[in-house]
Amino acid sequence: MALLELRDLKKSYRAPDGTVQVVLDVPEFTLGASEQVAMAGSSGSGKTTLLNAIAGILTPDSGSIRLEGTDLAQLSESQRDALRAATIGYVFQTFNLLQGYTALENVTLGMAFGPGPDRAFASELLARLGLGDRLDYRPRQLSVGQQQRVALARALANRPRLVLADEPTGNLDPVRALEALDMLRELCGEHGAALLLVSHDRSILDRFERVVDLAQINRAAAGAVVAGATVGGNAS
Ligand SMILES: Nc1ncnc2c1ncn2[C@@H]1O[C@H](COP(=O)(O)OP(=O)(O)OP(=O)(O)O)[C@@H](O)[C@H]1O
Repeated sequence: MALLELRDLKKSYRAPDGTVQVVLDVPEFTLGASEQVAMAGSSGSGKTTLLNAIAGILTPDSGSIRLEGTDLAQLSESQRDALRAATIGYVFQTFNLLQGYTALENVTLGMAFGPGPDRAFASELLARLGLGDRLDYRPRQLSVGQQQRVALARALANRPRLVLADEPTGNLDPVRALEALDMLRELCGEHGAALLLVSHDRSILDRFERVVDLAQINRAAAGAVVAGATVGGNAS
């Protein structure tokens, strides 16, 4: 059984002028346990939309997303939240760190939704990422690269089986970007987590054995606009 299986996944948004833009129309995509895959796609091609749908943050219009065989559509919102906490670590494009909390607290707070706070493991992860002497620093007291590494530690804190990473190195200079990527891949490998990373940066994509071009698996790649059309439920 694949770790992640998408079938006939569709998502549209309603634009401010009322037209409907089909952003995702993905007949099939699968990811195996512990597999590391990069997904390429230009800006606006639907990468974040796809990751948010997989994470259960955004509800697709139709189709199925199976995580370890469980169809997210069959779950209530709270069940989806629980499954996400237990299964997925998410590195957001803009980090989403809590500014009022230290690096260590940013990592342990996320653990509250999983197996419970484990300061020792959180400290160990941060140390592995070169932040052992920055545990008590707040995000504003950290460089952008350090903030990014806190976000990586937070994504790994619950020992997820799937890490989703949205342009995780987009705010770093090329050298730091590759360093952070290598750390993320190494930690995922050690913890047996699969990695689905989206990027439009060729030097990042080239590090992966399997690179999937979103345009190749997405029939909506041309950004089909259905003038005046209405779509059920979730176009927003
Ligand atoms: N809530 C929304 N309402 C309407 N349109 C939206 C909404 N969210 C995203 N879109 C549109 O969907 C398309 C895909 O957006 P998405 O953020 O998934 O792209 P992306 O590939 O992650 O882009 P980037 O690489 O620039 O982050 C864009 O054209 C965007 O304008």
